Amino acid sequence: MSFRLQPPSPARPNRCQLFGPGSRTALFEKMAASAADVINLDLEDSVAPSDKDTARANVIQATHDVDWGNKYLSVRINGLDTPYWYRDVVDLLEKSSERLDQIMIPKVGCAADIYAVDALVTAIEAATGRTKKISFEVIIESAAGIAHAEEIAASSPRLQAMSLGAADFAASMGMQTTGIGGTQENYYMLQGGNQHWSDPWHWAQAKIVAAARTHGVLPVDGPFGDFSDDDGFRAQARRSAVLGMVGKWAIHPKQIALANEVFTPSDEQVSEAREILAAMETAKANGEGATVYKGRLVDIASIKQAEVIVTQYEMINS
Ligand SMILES: CC(C)(COP(=O)(O)OP(=O)(O)OC[C@H]1O[C@@H](n2cnc3c(N)ncnc32)[C@H](O)[C@@H]1OP(=O)(O)O)[C@@H](O)C(=O)NCCC(=O)NCCSC(=O)C[C@H](O)C(=O)O
Ligand SMILES: [Mg+2]
Repeated sequence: MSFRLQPPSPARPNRCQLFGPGSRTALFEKMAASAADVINLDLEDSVAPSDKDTARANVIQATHDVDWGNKYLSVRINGLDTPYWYRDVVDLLEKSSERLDQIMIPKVGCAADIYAVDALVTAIEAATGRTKKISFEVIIESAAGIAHAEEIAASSPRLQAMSLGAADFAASMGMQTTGIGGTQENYYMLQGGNQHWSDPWHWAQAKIVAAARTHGVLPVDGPFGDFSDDDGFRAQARRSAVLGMVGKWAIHPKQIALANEVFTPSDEQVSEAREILAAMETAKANGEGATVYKGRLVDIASIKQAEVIVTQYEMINS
């Protein structure tokens, strides 16, 4: 173990982030009543340029009027390459209620992007006397973003979560696909004449998980575009969960239950984790650092693995 211990990530459930355009106010109450842990009201790519001002005003009003319950409330601002983002930040910080928890910064390319937003947010918080410090989440969705994922993860104490945005990421990388996440027809190996599909998102996800975990940030899987494909969503989400991601976006309400199902440890996983912890307690009492559980090795590292599952389960159910 390094002398520097890995910092813990924020202890709040983040299994599903439900998105809705800031221009579709009719969705807000439905989003608030949903089973998503995080709500993302969007001012960016789901809002037409002609609707940007209206959407911003809608979202600010909704921080006052809508009962968001215990949801973590996040607003996605426009990218730093647009003329909209500074007004998004200024108006959100000056006019939103204290119910606003977080700002999502899209298309982040380097740590300085976060520095710029942090400087503006910090000044407005001080000037207006907002009592709740706004947190940040970022989307890694460009070649620059993935190249600089680690410095971005380290960029601000406000940063709580880092998502992969598969659509913009694919475009920025020049990937030959129009799919948003999931299996890509042409990404396969051939063996004995048989095709075996591989996962083109895997390396970027792994890089995001490592960067985020190093700096105590929650790694999150972004959108799965084909909301008629439940099995495809589930398969993508399961791969993300195994890699260490804590949740996934929903771009349609039918994806919420799927995300919650995958990112909530199952009763079987929790029972097995607790049995491993009990087996290691017995081993410790016998002066052993390793023992056998169901015919396989468990040792001190297994305690940490089991604790990931138990802690996640207890946090979700607390
Ligand atoms: C995708 C949608 C445009 C579909 O909307 P719609 O045609 O209204 O869907 P349905 O008729 O199937 O809706 C069924 C009922 O569910 C309600 N509904 C729909 N969407 C939502 C929602 N987001 N939250 C809550 N409730 C919702 C409908 O009102 C219907 O209700 P009822 O009539 O009472 O039965 C739409 O879902 C949508 O706009 N989704 C979000 C799009 C979005 O925010 N996109 C941005 C995130 S993804 C992205 O940006 C890419 C990323 O950055 C990257 O680069 O990868
Ligand atoms: Mg995007």
